[in-house]
Amino acid sequence: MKRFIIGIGGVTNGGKSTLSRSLQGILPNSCIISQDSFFKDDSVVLTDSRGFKQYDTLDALHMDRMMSEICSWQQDPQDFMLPKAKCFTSEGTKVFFLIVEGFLIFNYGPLNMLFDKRYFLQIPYETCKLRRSSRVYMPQDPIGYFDGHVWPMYLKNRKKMEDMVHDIVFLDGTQKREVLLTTVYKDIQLMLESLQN
Ligand SMILES: Nc1ncnc2c1ncn2[C@@H]1O[C@H](COP(=O)(O)OP(=O)(O)O)[C@@H](O)[C@H]1O
Ligand SMILES: O=C(O)c1ccc[n+]([C@@H]2O[C@H](COP(=O)([O-])O)[C@@H](O)[C@H]2O)c1
Repeated sequence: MKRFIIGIGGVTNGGKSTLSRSLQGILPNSCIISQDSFFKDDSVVLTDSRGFKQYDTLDALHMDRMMSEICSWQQDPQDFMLPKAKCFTSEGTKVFFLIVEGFLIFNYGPLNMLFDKRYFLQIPYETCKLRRSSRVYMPQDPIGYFDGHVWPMYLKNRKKMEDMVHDIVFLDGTQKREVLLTTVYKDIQLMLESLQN
């Protein structure tokens, strides 16, 4: 049995969930774990002096719980996926993929070290602000949140990530969805081929 963990990171609204879902549709024996599912309850997320909840930090996430879920997949990917799911084999070997997607997946060392491939979706400030404005979070973004918290934290977290991690494939999230999917899919195929040689 072979197991691969693919990281789809990137800025908020960069297209991580969209790309991950499409990838899951074409990668055999694959499933997704989303960092968004591990936000702490609003009542325990810190607030700054301007009243902005500090959501865009690792402290706002139950990373321990996320790591446990990834560990369950590592222990038994078939069971994790769907106990009765049909398993595809490649040259007699079962190959399983875990797609981990989220905005801070490469900033958390213990998680970052698990990835076989790392992709990072980036989009310009204006595109990001526009996409974010049509998305509803719980709790909703207060007025000024994007410029006061989200974007400055993105720049800060990205700098830390780039200081720590060097083998990231950066993707232009303004490209068409199909182009992004093909790029990533081909790159994963190349990785698999290089491992066979
Ligand atoms: N390649 C793309 N081009 C244009 N819009 C996109 C693209 N990928 C995603 N979107 C749109 O951008 C928004 C955020 O996408 P989503 O995948 O939820 O981002 P993320 O998971 O990174 O926050 C959604 O409205 C989605 O339909
Ligand atoms: O999902 C939640 O509980 C939640 C609550 C408040 C805010 N968020 C926002 O979720 C963003 C990260 O998710 P995403 O999908 O936009 O990359 C981050 O920018 C947070 O500000 C998310």
